[in-house]
Amino acid sequence: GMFGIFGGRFVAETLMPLILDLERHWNEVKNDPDFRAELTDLSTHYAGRPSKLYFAEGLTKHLREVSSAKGLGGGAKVYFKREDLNHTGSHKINNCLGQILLAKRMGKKRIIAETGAGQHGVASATVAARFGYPCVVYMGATDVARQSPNVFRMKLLGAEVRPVTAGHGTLKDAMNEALRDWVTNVEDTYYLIGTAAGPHPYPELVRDFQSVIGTEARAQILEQEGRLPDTIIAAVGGGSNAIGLFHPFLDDKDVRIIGIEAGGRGLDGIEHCASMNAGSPGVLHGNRTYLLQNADGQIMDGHSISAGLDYPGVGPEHSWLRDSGRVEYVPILDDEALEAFKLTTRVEGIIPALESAHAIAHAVKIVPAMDKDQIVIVNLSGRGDKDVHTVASMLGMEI
Ligand SMILES: Cc1ncc(COP(=O)(O)O)c(/C=N/[C@@H](Cc2c[nH]c3ccccc23)C(=O)O)c1O
Repeated sequence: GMFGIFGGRFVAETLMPLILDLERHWNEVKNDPDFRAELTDLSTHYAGRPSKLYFAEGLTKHLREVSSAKGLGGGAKVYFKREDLNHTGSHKINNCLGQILLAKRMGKKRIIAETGAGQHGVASATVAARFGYPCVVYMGATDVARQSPNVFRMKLLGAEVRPVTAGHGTLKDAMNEALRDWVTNVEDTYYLIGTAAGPHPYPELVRDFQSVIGTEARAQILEQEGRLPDTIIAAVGGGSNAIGLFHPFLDDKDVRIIGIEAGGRGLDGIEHCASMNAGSPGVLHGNRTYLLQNADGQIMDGHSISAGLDYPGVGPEHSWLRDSGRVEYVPILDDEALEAFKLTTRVEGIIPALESAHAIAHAVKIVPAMDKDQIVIVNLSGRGDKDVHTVASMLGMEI
């Protein structure tokens, strides 16, 4: 499974039989009508699909005012793809439903996962509860502190949350621990990876499960506007919500596709997670991809205000799309995301996840210079309930 020079399967020998077993089952199910029917049924009646394509009238009006204030007289129509309204509050459920059915088919007895924002952890704990599996979620200690509402949800759902204190205590460290657990429990354990990264076939199967986002959005915009969007935008942590929205549009050459990286406190320092803007190709977590490494090849910790983007790597398909030029990847700073978080809450009555706020922040930047009849779709990948404490303390608000 290669995406140009990216992707592949760089794993310890002990993991190979497991990965090959996963690949065999994945190749079986991906064209199995019964598997697809069961997944579609759960996506519909359990996760609540299709998610709405909502015309963000408040934000559109606001950006038109900004545009006229600049004497531009423009401002495109902004649509939100409402993955925040899925069961558990983000796009993560799409991937978890697909993978739990795979785990069941493989006869596994135990689920493990990694998480940073806690959204994938909650979605994993949710499908584990629904299908009766014990579930262990590895979560960096830093993220346990900043996404506490999700930690409670995971525990309520019956999952064991294992704080990871190694390194920076964020996603990279959590993923390292999950992989270690997997290697020591090869027989009974299914590793439910949370993004479109990792050794082949994970990037492909996660992209497959998430591409329902773009497939729906493409049909919905044609139905609601009678034509394709001019631009589609999504935040990129490991890259699953973004590749899910982008993949069905890749052959629509007139659709501009923009992935947003965590610019953190700026790319001139090391406090960011802009792997494709400021990184270089290397191997991490079983795949070759763009990542942040120092001169000695040590993987950097990185930084982002949002736990779900706080990862110094990226899924290999995005690395390939970057180098092919089909997708533009631009950084958005912590502060820009925070402003978009506040603006969206105020003008739309929607509290977005800080990760999603990065994508909205880029729309805020480019929409005023666009024409009124142009169309932009932003992936609202998740809701911001998990972030309210963090944002409140940053804004000096009393709870
Ligand atoms: C609401 C929301 N939007 C966007 C993202 C960005 O992730 P992606 O680019 O895959 O769409 C996340 C990440 N949430 C996961 C992120 C994650 C899980 N495992 C990972 C491995 C590597 C990188 C990121 C993750 C979490 O639970 O922390 C999220 O919770």
